[in-house]
Amino acid sequence: MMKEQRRQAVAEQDARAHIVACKDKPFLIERFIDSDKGRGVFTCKAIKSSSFVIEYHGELISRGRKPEKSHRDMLKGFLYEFSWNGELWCVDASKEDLTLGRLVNDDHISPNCEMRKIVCEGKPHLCLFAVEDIFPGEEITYSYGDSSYPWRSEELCFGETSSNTESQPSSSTSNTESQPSSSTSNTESQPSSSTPRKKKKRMAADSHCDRSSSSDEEPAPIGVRSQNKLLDSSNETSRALIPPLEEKSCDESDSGKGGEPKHGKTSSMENPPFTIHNYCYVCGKGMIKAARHLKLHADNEPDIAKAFAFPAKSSQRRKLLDILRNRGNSQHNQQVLSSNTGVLKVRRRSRGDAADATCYSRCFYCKAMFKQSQLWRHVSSCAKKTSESITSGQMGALEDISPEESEFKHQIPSDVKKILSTMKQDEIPLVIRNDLLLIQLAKSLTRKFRKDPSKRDYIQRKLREMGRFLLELQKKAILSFEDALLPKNFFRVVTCMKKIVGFNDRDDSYVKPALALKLGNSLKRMGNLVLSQEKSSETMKTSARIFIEKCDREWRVSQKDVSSARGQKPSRPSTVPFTRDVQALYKYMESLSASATESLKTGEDSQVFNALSRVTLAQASVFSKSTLHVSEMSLKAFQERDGATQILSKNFIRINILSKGGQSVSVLLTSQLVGALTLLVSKRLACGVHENNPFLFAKPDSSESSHYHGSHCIKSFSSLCGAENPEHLWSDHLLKHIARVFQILNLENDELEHLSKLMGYDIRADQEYYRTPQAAAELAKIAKLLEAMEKGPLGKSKGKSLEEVEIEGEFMTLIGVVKCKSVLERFFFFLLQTNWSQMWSRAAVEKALKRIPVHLSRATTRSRADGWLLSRTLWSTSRLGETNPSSRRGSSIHLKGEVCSLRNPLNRGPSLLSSVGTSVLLRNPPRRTTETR
Ligand SMILES: C[S@@+](CC[C@H](N)C(=O)[O-])C[C@H]1O[C@@H](n2cnc3c(N)ncnc32)[C@H](O)[C@@H]1O
Repeated sequence: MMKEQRRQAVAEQDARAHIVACKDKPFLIERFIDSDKGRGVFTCKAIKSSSFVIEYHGELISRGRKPEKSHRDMLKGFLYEFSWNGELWCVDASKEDLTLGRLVNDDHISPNCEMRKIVCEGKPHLCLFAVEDIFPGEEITYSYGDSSYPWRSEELCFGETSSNTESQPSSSTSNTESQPSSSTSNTESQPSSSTPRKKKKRMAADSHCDRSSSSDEEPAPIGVRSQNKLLDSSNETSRALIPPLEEKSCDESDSGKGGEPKHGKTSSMENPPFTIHNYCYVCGKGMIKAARHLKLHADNEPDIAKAFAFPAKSSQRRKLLDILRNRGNSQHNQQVLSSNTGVLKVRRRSRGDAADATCYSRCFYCKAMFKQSQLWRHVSSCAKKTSESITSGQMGALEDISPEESEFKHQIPSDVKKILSTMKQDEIPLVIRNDLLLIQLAKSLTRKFRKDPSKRDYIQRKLREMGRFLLELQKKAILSFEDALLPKNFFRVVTCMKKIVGFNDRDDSYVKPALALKLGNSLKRMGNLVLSQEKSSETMKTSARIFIEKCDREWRVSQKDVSSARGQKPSRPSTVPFTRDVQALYKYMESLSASATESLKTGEDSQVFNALSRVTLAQASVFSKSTLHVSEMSLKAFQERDGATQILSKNFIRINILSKGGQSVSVLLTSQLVGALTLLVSKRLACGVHENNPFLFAKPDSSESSHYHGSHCIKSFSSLCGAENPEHLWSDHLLKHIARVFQILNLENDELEHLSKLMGYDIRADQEYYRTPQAAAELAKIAKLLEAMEKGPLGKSKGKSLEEVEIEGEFMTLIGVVKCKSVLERFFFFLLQTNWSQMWSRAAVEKALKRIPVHLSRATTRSRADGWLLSRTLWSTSRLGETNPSSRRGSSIHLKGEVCSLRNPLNRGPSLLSSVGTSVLLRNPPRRTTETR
């Protein structure tokens, strides 16, 4: 009971955090389902029962005491009416505001969420909370209420005509749920007990696939080779079905043949006939009306009974029956393939399609046969694919696929399985484990790095890269890497590679040049694997040989491009975050940490453990030189910290850890972080962390080598905290920001030294970087001057000294060309002296220096690039301390506050050192003086 209340409190806290941030959870996605239902919201991650899921965000309208239209009218227009404080209110979500809550669809039979009202900052907000565990891939749904919405009685039948004999749905669906308005008003913070909950597996975006099977399809069995059989070169039967390499392409055969085939069975694989039969997986019979036939087996077959337990014509029944029908057809097709007689059942046959078996392949998810040119479209939205990703959940898809559905299951060695199961469970691991060559590549990599467990990440990355590549290839009807090695496919493979690496035909440039090389190398490696295996067929070996030669000849051209593209790759602009964004992140993490700590103290819950572990890691990472080192910090290093720790101030503790390269790396922790970590350590086993896991930030319910990554945690909290530019809060940007804050602090020599010790940096080498307020102030002025030169009159301030220049106003005043020249000189000199120059090439700065004697205006107009660099630097500088985002919209440089904050840095107390730390830096932005307002 207590536990449930705590869960609810955490969920409500989570809801409030999201309401304030006005952000949806990053793992929720919008997906088009079909033309009836439109879009829906799906989750890519598991959601625990009673967790906050999403806000139904929109405009809050008070209706006073006057009831409005019927609910039906209300919801049609995205309006949700509810009562609060004795008055009627309405959330109008009709405006497309890019939030997802407004797209959640109705499910009155077994919704996985319910709507509750959360009061935040004195206003009611409508939030959906999970009423059951929701699995990755499931659609988020809730019941819209009792009205008889048209879609609830809509006739949706599974591959059947309207004359089928299934029982009709009663028009008055027995719905025990309360109306949204009453449910929200009555059940504030209480899950509705009246919600009927049936445990079921829903399939993401599946109706697209279902519909296709009942409408566009003209079902027909046809002699065809199986995609997966094609991959299994050791299978003699299937090899007999593989067309030779020189065989005509699908398109050619399409145009060559096209007559209407006959019904019936054939022993020939050529020119097979059509049929409209589906096959029963229980008795193997072919029949026209699958549902009617399957019902005969309902008493003995639990799966069929389960399907018929849903109301007639409901989408749930339709989906389950479709899966069962596919099961029968797939069984039938396997028989045809192994006996080399009979006809295969294919889907999506349209009139005029050629009856050439070689043009059909099998979807490795649902096993239905499709014309190759249409298969990729089907694969991208296959219901079975998404349901498999759903069922895969935490344990990995492999565990959930029945042996007959994963043809290569028996061939996947345990170490590869382990790697696949700890991978992010999206469609990529599924694609990998269904590709023979990719599994062989995984095998060879795991064998190669058997003795080095640290290479696991590398292997996972490599496999994901190739999995993603395969998904792209499948869109071009290349369904496996064995297909990719066929010489006739080389051009298409290169086209897909170019797409993935962002190749630009116009200037032959790559966005990801290194990836192009890696993909080419992995493909060659696969080719070599085919060559080295005795069981590979001669045809395959020939293909692999030709492919490797082609790769050496033609991928090398790409390699040349890659090398030249490397030099051209534009350097990423350096942008520091707004102080208020940093504050938002800090505050968000602080409040999350406090509530998670409270919850974890009173119980053991892996979800709460997960939250506290991630937030603690993110907090420790933001102030550390290397997030990677913090992420990989060992439990031992933390537990034995007393020996290696120096309490440098009453607030901070430094732990020295050894990096992989053997260097000593410092991790700075506040006492609050140490408290959170001590709690995490005491609860780790109870919350499901593997007992042999050596990492301090270990993941619960995962393998012994898993741990969280600081940079990922920072990224995710940045997007949740409501920051205006979350991407600027990612760790590398944050480090730059901290460096600039030190710059503002204008540290003295001994302070710098202390700081350097504290953080493990060698600050002496970069003193200027940490202590250049004066120079930065001059930079700011110069930028304004340059802007004034480009945009407006400079004459106003002629004769004034640099000190007299006012930085406020439309344009800056000028101090005279001669003076300005010397200032510019100093500026460029400064660039060369300090780390600022690292943002640009030294050559560019030297080139600019040479131009100084030239008249200033000429200098800027002649060198646009240098002018750009200049303003970029100053733009970065000037953003520091800025609290009003609107002020930067009009101009590229916001100067006044900046310069003033540089001139009047933080009030430095007697003990600067104790105030140098995350809390001070992030909580207190540089204070504005009256001068700046
Ligand atoms: C709040 S919107 C939900 C988002 C909507 N699907 C879209 O694409 O914009 C409500 C509308 O979605 C559709 N809808 C919601 N649930 C549905 C369901 N179970 N079946 C069919 N359509 C549904 C109805 O058209 C309804 O008017």
